[in-house]
Amino acid sequence: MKLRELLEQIPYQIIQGSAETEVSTIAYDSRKVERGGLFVAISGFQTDGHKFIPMAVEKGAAAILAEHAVEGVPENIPVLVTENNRAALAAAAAKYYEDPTASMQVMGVTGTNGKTTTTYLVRSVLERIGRKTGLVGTIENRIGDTVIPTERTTPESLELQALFRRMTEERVEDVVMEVSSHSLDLHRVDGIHFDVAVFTNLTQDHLDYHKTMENYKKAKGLLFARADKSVINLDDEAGAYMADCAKGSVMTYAIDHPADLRAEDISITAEGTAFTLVYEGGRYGVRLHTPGRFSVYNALGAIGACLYLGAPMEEILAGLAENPGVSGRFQTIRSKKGVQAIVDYAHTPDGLENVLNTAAEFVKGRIITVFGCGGDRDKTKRPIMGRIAGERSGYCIITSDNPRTEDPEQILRDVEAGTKETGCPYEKQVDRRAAICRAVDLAKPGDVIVIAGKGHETYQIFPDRTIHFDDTEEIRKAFGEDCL
Ligand SMILES: CC(=O)N[C@H]1[C@@H](OP(=O)(O)OP(=O)(O)OC[C@H]2O[C@@H](n3ccc(=O)[nH]c3=O)[C@H](O)[C@@H]2O)O[C@H](CO)[C@@H](O)[C@@H]1O[C@H](C)C(=O)N[C@@H](C)C(=O)N[C@H](CCC(=O)O)C(=O)O
Ligand SMILES: Nc1ncnc2c1ncn2[C@@H]1O[C@H](COP(=O)(O)OP(=O)(O)OP(=O)(O)O)[C@@H](O)[C@H]1O
Ligand SMILES: N[C@H](CCC[C@H](N)C(=O)O)C(=O)O
Ligand SMILES: [Mg+2]
Repeated sequence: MKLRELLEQIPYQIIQGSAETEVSTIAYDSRKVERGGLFVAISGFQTDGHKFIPMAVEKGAAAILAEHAVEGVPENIPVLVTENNRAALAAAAAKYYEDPTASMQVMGVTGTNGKTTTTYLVRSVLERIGRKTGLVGTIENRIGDTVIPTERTTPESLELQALFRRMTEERVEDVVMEVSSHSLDLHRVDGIHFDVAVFTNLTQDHLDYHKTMENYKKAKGLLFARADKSVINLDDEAGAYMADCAKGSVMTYAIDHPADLRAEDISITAEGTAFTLVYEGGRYGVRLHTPGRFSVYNALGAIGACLYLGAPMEEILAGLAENPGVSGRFQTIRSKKGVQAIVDYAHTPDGLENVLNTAAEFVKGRIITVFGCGGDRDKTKRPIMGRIAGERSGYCIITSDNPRTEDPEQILRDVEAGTKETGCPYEKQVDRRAAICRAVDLAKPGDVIVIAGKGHETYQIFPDRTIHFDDTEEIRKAFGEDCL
């Protein structure tokens, strides 16, 4: 394809050469440049892609897209400049892969918590009505039943568009995807036509990246400014802002405020949740396999999205009732002696609060919470999560999450600062496996062990290595023969 065609949607300046040059592939990482390809140099947080232009040239790049004039590029290789190469990459990738999202219905979910869960709920309904569905998210990407492993919640634009292209080739009709705030801020999703956008909630996370909650909120708002239709949680303080950002029609949902979709008569048990949905004068019974008020919110958002995507109400309700729950989201493992363990991905203050409040609704004995915080992520959430756990547990075991490049013991101390204030008895155990075993030793019949933070993850990242680690495997091993 000609450079001119690839960059049709983006203003650029030609520094040398011609935009009529043909390029065969696109790469934003010099190590992946192919002969005849376009190298897009991105000024990053860790390093500057412009430094790798010589490497790209050496590997046979046919053209360079830069963010400022660069010297030393051989004359026969065109150099073009745009103001923002992440945005340019997204536009070029969409063009290169023939704009795949234009021919599918795309639903994007954003919010601090509940994105993964909402996508799986919507997918259950769409598959039930026979629509071939693509999924993009934290746990995995999927095309129908084919699983494609992923490293990130929302991949870079080039990988996303390639995935969408594969989806159109495999006749996917609808895509459900998580849209992280990073991806909105970093233009990863710029080339996507969103038919429906869902807002779950906005609470503290990712302040290492966004610095302020205001910036974080603005990043999320970008999705609604782009989508044709928006489904918005009005019980969340930021809901009104997202509705103001919305470009197209808005369907609202809430429990505590007037809204288009409302939940009443909520009943929560250890096995699940039931409520009455009130919508356009009708009342419908909804049943879910996950317990908790937060599950009601996720269901309301999913129902709104499904209605906008054209699913009939009875199929939506049947699809939600059928969904077995998502791996590592309030996943229950029981022991014969009557201890219930809950493996959950709560890794934010709000997520942890919701999960512990839900467990409190049915626990007969005490709650023993095993949790920690990830390294190289928002440090300010650590003592807050420590306090939330202390206030809601009978006993806390503070342990490692993914330490990444940080000192694990220091992360535990950061969390401890919050737990200590609450007066809740606690201990620190840096080894997560030992922490889970300790919780099982302490637990008596009727107790609930909440193991929070890693959910579906099957690894643990240390400064010097990544090991296999799976909370559900560990709790089963710790229960041993006692495991049901
Ligand atoms: C903070 C963040 O999102 N950073 C992303 C950003 O990295 P960066 O700007 O630091 O990149 P860099 O390392 O400085 O490199 C700059 C450029 O030089 C290039 N390069 C680099 C080395 C080389 O030899 N040659 C070369 O060309 C790189 O490919 C890049 O294009 O651009 C990179 C290229 O797309 C991303 O890989 C990287 O994601 C990193 C790995 C990351 O961890 N992101 C996380 C925080 C993230 O995005 N998380 C959200 C989850 C949130 C949630 O679920 O709530 C997500 O959507 O997954
Ligand atoms: N609507 C909600 N409100 C608050 N907490 C929630 C909600 N839904 C789920 N949670 C909590 O957040 C955790 C993560 O849920 P989920 O994976 O669906 O969120 P996510 O937004 O995809 O997270 P991530 O940003 O890591 O991808 C759950 O394990 C649960 O503890
Ligand atoms: N999407 C989140 C996931 C955090 C999961 C937790 N286990 C951790 O490693 O901090 C993030 O990347 O911040
Ligand atoms: Mg997710």
